[in-house]
Amino acid sequence: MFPVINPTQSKAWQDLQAHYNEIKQTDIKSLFAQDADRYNKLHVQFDDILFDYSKNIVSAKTLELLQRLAVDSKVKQAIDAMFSGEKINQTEGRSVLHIALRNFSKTPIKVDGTDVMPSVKKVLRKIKTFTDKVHSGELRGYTGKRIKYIVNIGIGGSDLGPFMVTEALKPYTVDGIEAFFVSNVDGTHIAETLKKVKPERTLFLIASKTFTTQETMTNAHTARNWFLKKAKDEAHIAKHFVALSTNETEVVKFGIDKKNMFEFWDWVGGRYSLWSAIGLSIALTIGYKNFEDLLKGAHHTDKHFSTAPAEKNIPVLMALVGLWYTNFFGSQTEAILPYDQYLHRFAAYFQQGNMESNGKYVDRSGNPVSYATGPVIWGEPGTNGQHAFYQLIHQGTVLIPCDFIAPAQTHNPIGDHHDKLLSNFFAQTEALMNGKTAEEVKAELTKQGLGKKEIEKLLPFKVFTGNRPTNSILVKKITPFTLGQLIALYEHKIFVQGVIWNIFSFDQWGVELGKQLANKILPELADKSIITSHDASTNALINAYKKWR
Ligand SMILES: O=P(O)(O)OC[C@H]1O[C@@](O)(CO)[C@@H](O)[C@@H]1O
Repeated sequence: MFPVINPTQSKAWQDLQAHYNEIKQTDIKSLFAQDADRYNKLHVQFDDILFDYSKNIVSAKTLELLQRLAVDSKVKQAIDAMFSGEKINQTEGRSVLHIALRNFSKTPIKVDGTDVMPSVKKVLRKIKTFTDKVHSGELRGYTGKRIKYIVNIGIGGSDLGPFMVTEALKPYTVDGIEAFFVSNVDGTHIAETLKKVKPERTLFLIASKTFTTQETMTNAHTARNWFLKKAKDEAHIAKHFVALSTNETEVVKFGIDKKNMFEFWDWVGGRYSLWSAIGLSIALTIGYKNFEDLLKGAHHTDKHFSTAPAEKNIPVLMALVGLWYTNFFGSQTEAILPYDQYLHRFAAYFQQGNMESNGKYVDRSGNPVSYATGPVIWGEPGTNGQHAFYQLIHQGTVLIPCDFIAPAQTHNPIGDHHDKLLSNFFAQTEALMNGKTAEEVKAELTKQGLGKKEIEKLLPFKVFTGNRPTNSILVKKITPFTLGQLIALYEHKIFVQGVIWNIFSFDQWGVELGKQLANKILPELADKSIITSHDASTNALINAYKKWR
């Protein structure tokens, strides 16, 4: 049974509060000085992924108390509940089974007594067959030309995952295939995309779990009209539009034949759906075998997560260390900093994954929480971030725990680029930990020949406090398999934090109000009338828009 426990009532939480007062001024570098074996104790090697959490403000006692919090919060029981298909998404009455989408074990996974694996495998076979036929040229456009352009039309979980993955695995793109992702209802997005593709060679994937999302359906109809303007005959739609959805009724209503629908199920959360039919754009872009390797990597992490002992369980450690800063140091954001240009959408993906899961202020009993929950997730690839926001990370007044991620091997070995990239990757976490003392600054400025007065003036601005915590994740190479592993590590970190925060991580009621109000305002924009139905600001803004447009 999924536990319902207020974390602040656990003794571990109270002990952590006391421990925080002891350790909050401790220097990470002093922890290294006290224990030559610190790194060895505080890293986990997970095949080709090295997770180093030693540059954190944690002692052995901290970790013992955090692990005790996980036990008090019955994290293990919660993991078992999710994996067994229990309906842990209680406000929507659904199981949470993205792990079933990548379940390569022989273990059945049941929802309402029915093993879902035969249906999952049937859709995977359909994805493989379809993908292979598009790539072989067996499936062609209405003029007989091969499909070259894949346009995924979706938003949120129906966009961010496939886009992030196809960018991250760009080196694996199949010859002759170009993928595009349209998500925003801003006409610019689809207009700029349609300039780059030819109707007779384009396959549109209408990706929407509900098949009712305003942005996606608007873009889908625009794409359909654009296509028919050239193709004329509606019969050609069947060769150029497929649907990825749980909602067959709405798919058929749109005019896509249900044989061109790749289904998934309500126990797949949108932000956890890239492993499902939503991943068709991934398979079409990098090939089915690579898509399957992505799934296998995630499955490998699922096994690690459900079997590794807590002190060697990476998602549990990521979750506990993150929670330590959120709930005891008061940090409010977390930065994900991939030193890999192909991973440029990785942080954006987990903005939805993390913030839509744990951005909750009500606990599982329906009461407002008395503690912090989900952090703001942000980040950009290194080294670009160093020239944008690292000033604040190094010398700002807010604590920002950072995850630094880098591949040891690049897909583009040019000159000394990769060594330079990685030297920055290593240097930044070292600098954030060690900082630079006044004595070191003085020595440096003296060596540069500055006089005593000048040094005194500059000194305060050039000191780095250091002691700014980071995790380092070094991946041997970003491949479909290791990317699958990495994504799943973060998914399960989010799950563990939601369990301990005693919140429901798999619904997203917070996205509804804005949509409801937008649907009320939309008809008010249809004519030239002056609007007075809102507050003065909203009325004024709407009326200014109507005057200017
Ligand atoms: O896949 P769909 O049903 O079109 O939903 C798209 C996105 O919209 C949401 O904001 C829910 O409304 C995200 O949770 C979801 O991923």
